[in-house]
Amino acid sequence: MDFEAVGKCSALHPKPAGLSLQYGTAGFRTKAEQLNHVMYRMGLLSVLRSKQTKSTIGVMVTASHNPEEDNGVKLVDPLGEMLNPSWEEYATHLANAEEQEVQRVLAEICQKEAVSLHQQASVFIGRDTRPSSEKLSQSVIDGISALRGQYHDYGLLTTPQLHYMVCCQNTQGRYGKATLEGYYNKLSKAFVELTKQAFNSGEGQRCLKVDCANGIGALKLKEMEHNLPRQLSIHIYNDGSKEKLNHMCGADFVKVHQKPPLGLEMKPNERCCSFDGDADRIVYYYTDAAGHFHLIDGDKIATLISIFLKESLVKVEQKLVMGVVQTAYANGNSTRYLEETMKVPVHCVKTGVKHLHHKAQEFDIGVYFEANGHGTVLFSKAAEEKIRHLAKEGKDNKKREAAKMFENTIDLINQTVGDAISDMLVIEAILALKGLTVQEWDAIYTDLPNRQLKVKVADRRVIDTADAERRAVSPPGLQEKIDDLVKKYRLSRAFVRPSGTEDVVRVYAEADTQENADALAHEVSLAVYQLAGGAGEPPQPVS
Ligand SMILES: CC(=O)N[C@H]1[C@@H](OP(=O)(O)O)O[C@H](CO)[C@@H](O)[C@@H]1O
Ligand SMILES: [Mg+2]
Repeated sequence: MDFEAVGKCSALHPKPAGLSLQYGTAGFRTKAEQLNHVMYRMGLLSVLRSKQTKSTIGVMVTASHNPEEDNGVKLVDPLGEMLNPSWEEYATHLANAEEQEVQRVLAEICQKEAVSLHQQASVFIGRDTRPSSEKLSQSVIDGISALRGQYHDYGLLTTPQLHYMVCCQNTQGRYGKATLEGYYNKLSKAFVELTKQAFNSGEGQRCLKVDCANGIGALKLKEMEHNLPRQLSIHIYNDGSKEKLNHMCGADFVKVHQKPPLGLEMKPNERCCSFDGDADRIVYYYTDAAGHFHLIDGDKIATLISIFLKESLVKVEQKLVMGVVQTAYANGNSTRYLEETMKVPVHCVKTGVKHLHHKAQEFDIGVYFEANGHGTVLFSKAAEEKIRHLAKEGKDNKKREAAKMFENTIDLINQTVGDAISDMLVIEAILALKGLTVQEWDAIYTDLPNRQLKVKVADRRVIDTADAERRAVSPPGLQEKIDDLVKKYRLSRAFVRPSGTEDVVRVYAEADTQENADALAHEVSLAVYQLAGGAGEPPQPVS
């Protein structure tokens, strides 16, 4: 292939000397000003991936819940999944190549992957509301154009909307129409159908306060709002008109700090939720009459959805295998509830959506959620066909109606990736149908008190883990120390792992009381600091 145009254009997107980045759990992420060359090169790579898969590939410019000054990019594979791991390696290699090597690296990838260069290439692009995103997505377009790929720039999109578009395009519309209107129509139609029964029963308005993290979620939710039944009254906060993206608000802030976001006033027992900066995560919460804050995280969302799906399966009298996939961050009591009370098999995998998604594909119905609120449900093709057939042809009226509800649930879920808007509508529908208040949902089980901390170390790669990140196999002595500390407390558990998105080691601990969870997390942090090359001041106790 003639990579000359690539070379010429590369010089306009120079790599800062000595900079080395990795395609991590969520693609590339760092300060926005360091990403111009990465964007250009991911434009190039997306063209090769598109030619190789003979499909449309997605490129999303976002740094999700990270500070507004950061940015990032990730590629979306043909069915809306995360990029294939072997291509993550190419992405890292290409991003870190010196300028004069770029053409050679491209040629190598083409050779290894037998990329047919005559094949057409098509790329979909989306971006979040960061001030840097527009210019960076232009660099992606420069890369695509240098290799003469076709592209469609959707402009502002939530991350899950881009995943959805890619899937629609590559399934020739079977998944839906690859337009924003198509997305809004599919979801709202399913929501209206699903909630008809509940909303027509004369119940008043259901209010929901939504913190949009000052991000893209606010724009897209506003666009969609008028398609939704008026019985669901959505109030948007942190819409980006005043404050900074993700600053003391959004799903990650609420989850990690276990407190309400700035900019959203809560009255007792009001149902509230928060999206993250690119609207692929959601958490719910409320304050009780005594002023206590209650967080309803991804684990409780997974539980609510699993209960509903299990009941739906009984109604349609289908024996489909359902499984729940979690990570080590899942609250111990959620796992216990799912396994012991609900008798649903639960699997623990490594942190990162791609691991959960992959595991969930093994079931007829795979429910997956990270504790932080990223998740969705996957239905096998066979399961989906069975339900759709029953909804259309079922002889028994009751069963057919139940199958129709099930079908609407399937259509309301964005199966490509976790989607705050879709998840919110699924949850609102379930609560309305089951007549549950937010307190009743919260009371399904009680979370074990827990604490997440970060420790700075010289090189976080010294920590190696096993058993879905629940045990540290290096540095020597660290796991033994954690085991000793855990023994001091009741109902306790703790683990450490290097973050895939930040230069820190993450510490997680849970125990019978908040004081004990805090103390255990602090003690484990000190062990990390001492045994894994802590940097700066030693960790301080949680105040
Ligand atoms: C504890 C935690 O919430 N970790 C997050 C965070 O990954 P880390 O590798 O922990 O930095 O960002 C990922 C991408 O958004 C998300 O998948 C994951 O769950
Ligand atoms: Mg996100």
